[in-house]
Amino acid sequence: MARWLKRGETADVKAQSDRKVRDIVEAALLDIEQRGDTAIRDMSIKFDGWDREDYRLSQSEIDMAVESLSPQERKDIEFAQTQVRNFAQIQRGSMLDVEVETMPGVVLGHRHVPINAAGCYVPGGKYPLLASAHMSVITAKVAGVQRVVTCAPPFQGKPARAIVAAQAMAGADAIYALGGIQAIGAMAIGTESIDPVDILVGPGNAFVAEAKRQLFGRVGIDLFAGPTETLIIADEIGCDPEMAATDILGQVEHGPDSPGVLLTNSEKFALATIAEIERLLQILPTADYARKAWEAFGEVIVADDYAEMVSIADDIASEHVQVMTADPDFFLNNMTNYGALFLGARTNVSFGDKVIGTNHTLPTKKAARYTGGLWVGKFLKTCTYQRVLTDEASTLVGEYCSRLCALEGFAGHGEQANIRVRRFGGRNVPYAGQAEPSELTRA
Ligand SMILES: NC(=O)c1ccc[n+]([C@@H]2O[C@H](COP(=O)([O-])OP(=O)(O)OC[C@H]3O[C@@H](n4cnc5c(N)ncnc54)[C@H](O)[C@@H]3O)[C@@H](O)[C@H]2O)c1
Ligand SMILES: [Zn+2]
Repeated sequence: MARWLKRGETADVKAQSDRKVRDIVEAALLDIEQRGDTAIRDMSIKFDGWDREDYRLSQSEIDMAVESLSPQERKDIEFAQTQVRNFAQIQRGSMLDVEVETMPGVVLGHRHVPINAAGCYVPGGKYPLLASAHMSVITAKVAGVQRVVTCAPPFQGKPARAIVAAQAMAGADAIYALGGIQAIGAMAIGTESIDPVDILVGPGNAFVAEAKRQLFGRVGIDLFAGPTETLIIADEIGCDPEMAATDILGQVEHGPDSPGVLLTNSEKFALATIAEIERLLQILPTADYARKAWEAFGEVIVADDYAEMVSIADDIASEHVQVMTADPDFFLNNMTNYGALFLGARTNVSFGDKVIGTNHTLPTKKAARYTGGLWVGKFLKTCTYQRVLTDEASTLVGEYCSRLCALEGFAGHGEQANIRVRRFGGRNVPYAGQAEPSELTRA
C-alpha cells in the first residue's frame, strides 16, 4: 500500500478558490458583453495597470520587437519554432481524409476542415512565456487557420518584446497586448475593435483557464490548460534525488498554485529528494513561487511497485509526467491518463516547454482523463459527407430508413426516405405511414 510522506492542500480548499475565480470571471465576461472595449480597457487598467487607446500593436511596434532580438535570440526562437512546426506538420500528415464505398453505391467520407479564426492566448503575467506563441500560433497556421489573433499581457508595464517577436515570427495576423479575462473575453465575444474568433486556445493562469471554460459553447476551446502540474515518477536506477528535485522545482516555479509530485518505490529516494528540494530552494532565484507551490501542493508518495505507481499516476492524471525509472516503457505502455510523457532522464519537461517540438499546452486539473494536449488536430473539424451513387443503393437504404423512422414515430423523416424509394426504386410506397398509397405520393 502506498504511503504519502507529504500531502498537498485538500479538495475543500481547492474548491473554495475555484469558486472565487469562477465568480470573478463570470462578472467580468458579463461586463465585456455589455460594455465592449470600455470594459476591456477598465479591466486592463485594473488588473494590469495597462492603459492604451488601442490594444492592437501597430506594425512598427511589432517590427521593433523583432529587430530588438540579438542574432542569438533570433536563432534560438527560430530553432524552437522550426521544431514545433516540423512536428505539427508530421502530425497533420498523419490525419488522412477518407472516402470509401461502404456498400455498393454508398460513398462516405470525411475531411479535416480548418477552423476559420483562432484566438491564441500567450501567458505573460509572471514570466513572458514566449514559447506559448510557437505552440498556439504555429500549430494553428499548420492546420490552415486563416485568421490567427493573439493576445499576451503586458510584462513589467509594456508588451514583452520576446513574446511579440515570437508571435510575429510564428505568423500571427493580429497581435494585441491584452492579458487575462479581458483578452479571452475580447477574442471570444468580440468588441468594437476585435472581431470574434471561433476557437480559443493556449494556456494561462486560473482566470484564463476559467474564462475559456465559461466561454466554451459560444466558441470552441482547445482544452482546460490551467496552472502547470508536474509528476515525477522515479526510482533509484532511473535517476538521482538531485535530478528529481530539480525537475520538481523546475515546474513549481510557474506559480504558487502549481503542484509538483514525486512518486517513487523507494522511501530512501523520497527522503533524499525532499532534502534536495529544501537545499535547492535556498539557491533557486524563483524560489518565491516555487516554495509556496511546494509547501501548499507538493506531494511525495512511496508506492510498492510499478503497477501501483501506474494506478496512482493515472488517478492523479497530471499534465506533465516525467518517468525516470529503470523501465520507462512500462509506464508508456500502461499509463492512460497524462498530458504528456517525458521518458528517461535525458529529457525533461523544460525541453517540451521550450524547444523540443511537442506542444506544451496540456490538460490540467485531471482533464488528461479525456483529452491530450493542444495539437494541429484541435484546429481541424473532422466533417463527414456522403453520396449515394445508384438507384439500387438509394432504394435499399431508403427502405431500412423508412422502417427505422416508423419505429421512432418520425413521419417527416420517414417520408424523406419514402420519396426516394418511390423515385429511384419505382415502388408504390404509401405516404408517411398511411395504409394505402395515396394520390399525394405521385409514385
Ligand atoms: N497547462 C499548460 O499547458 C500551461 C503551459 C504553460 C503555462 N501554464 C500556466 O500559465 C500560467 C501563466 O500565469 P500568469 O499569471 O503568469 O500569466 P497569465 O497571462 O495567464 O495571466 C495574467 C493575467 O491574469 C490576470 N489576473 C491576475 N490576477 C487577477 C485577478 N485577481 N483577477 C482577475 N484577473 C487577474 C491579469 O489580467 C493578467 O493579465 C501559469 O499558471 C502556468 O503554470 C500552463
Ligand atoms: Zn513549465
